[in-house]
Amino acid sequence: MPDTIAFIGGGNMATSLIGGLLANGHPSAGVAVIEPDADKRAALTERFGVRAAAAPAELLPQATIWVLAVKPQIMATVVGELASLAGQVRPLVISIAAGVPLAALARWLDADLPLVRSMPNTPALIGAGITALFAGEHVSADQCAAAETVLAGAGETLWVDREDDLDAVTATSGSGPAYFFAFMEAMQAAAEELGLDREIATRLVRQTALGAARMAVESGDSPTTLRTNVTSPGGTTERALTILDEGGFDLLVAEAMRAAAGRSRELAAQIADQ
Ligand SMILES: NC(=O)C1=CN([C@@H]2O[C@H](COP(=O)(O)OP(=O)(O)OC[C@H]3O[C@@H](n4cnc5c(N)ncnc54)[C@H](OP(=O)(O)O)[C@@H]3O)[C@@H](O)[C@H]2O)C=CC1
Ligand SMILES: O=C(O)[C@@H]1CCC=N1
Repeated sequence: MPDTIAFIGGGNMATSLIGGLLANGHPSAGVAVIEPDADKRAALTERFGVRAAAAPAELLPQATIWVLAVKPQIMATVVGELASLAGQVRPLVISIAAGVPLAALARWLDADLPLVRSMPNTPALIGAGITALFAGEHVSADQCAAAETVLAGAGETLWVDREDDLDAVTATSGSGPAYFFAFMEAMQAAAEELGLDREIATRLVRQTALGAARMAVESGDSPTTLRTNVTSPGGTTERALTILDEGGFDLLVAEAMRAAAGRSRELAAQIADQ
């Protein structure tokens, strides 16, 4: 009998994770969602056939795994309201929230509950995500395996030994898809400016992103080698990369990622006062 997994928060990320879970064979009857928005509940039920309710008491008592998928800023309030139910049910609790430390969850819930902090990303929806996990001290080996199973449908999983690493993970893979999409948006706009039709520009950029990503994953070559292979001496790519270099591309990427990791730490600091 598979675990019943309840998502608290039925937004973008929960939708992606549920999609991955079901695609991996978890039965829809074994997934529940607590979500205040009626339209979102209806959409989740229609799309995935999962049960959804506004009131936690309707679905959480039957769930052995709770996935906390609300915004970090409201986590204290949401979790505080679940504390007494969590004390009775004693689920494995998995948080996917950016910048919410396990110590805060333990304070709001019950210090002895098994708590796992994780950082997935949106490609989870198509099973192409990656999730980093960190286990709190009351998590058994079986519970680690269960947490991994919940997130395995979303793609690859890995464990980090230090909770602090999750700030860097968030800046890398959690937020990372948005960096690639932003690059694609910029390339599409530039291709149109160069005179291409929107449809042609979109197709060229999309397939180029897919092809480059697949080569990076499948060829066994490093991004540096792959980049060098495209760059003929004195050619077009070299001219383009010079512009990126002169514009401080590497420094800008590093600064952006530092800012994301800093925001993750800042959220944790704000939470420390709650
Ligand atoms: N988006 C991403 O790429 C990633 C997000 N995360 C983390 O995932 C978490 C969720 O993010 P995301 O899915 O993007 O955010 P969303 O806003 O899309 O989802 C959060 C959902 O929680 C609902 N909600 C609000 N109050 C409650 C409540 N009391 N009980 C249950 N549900 C409630 C919201 O409803 P309503 O809108 O009606 O308020 C909303 O549907 C965040 O903590 C984020 O840090 C982690 C990795 C990647
Ligand atoms: O932007 C955010 O805060 C969340 C966490 C990682 C991706 N999205």
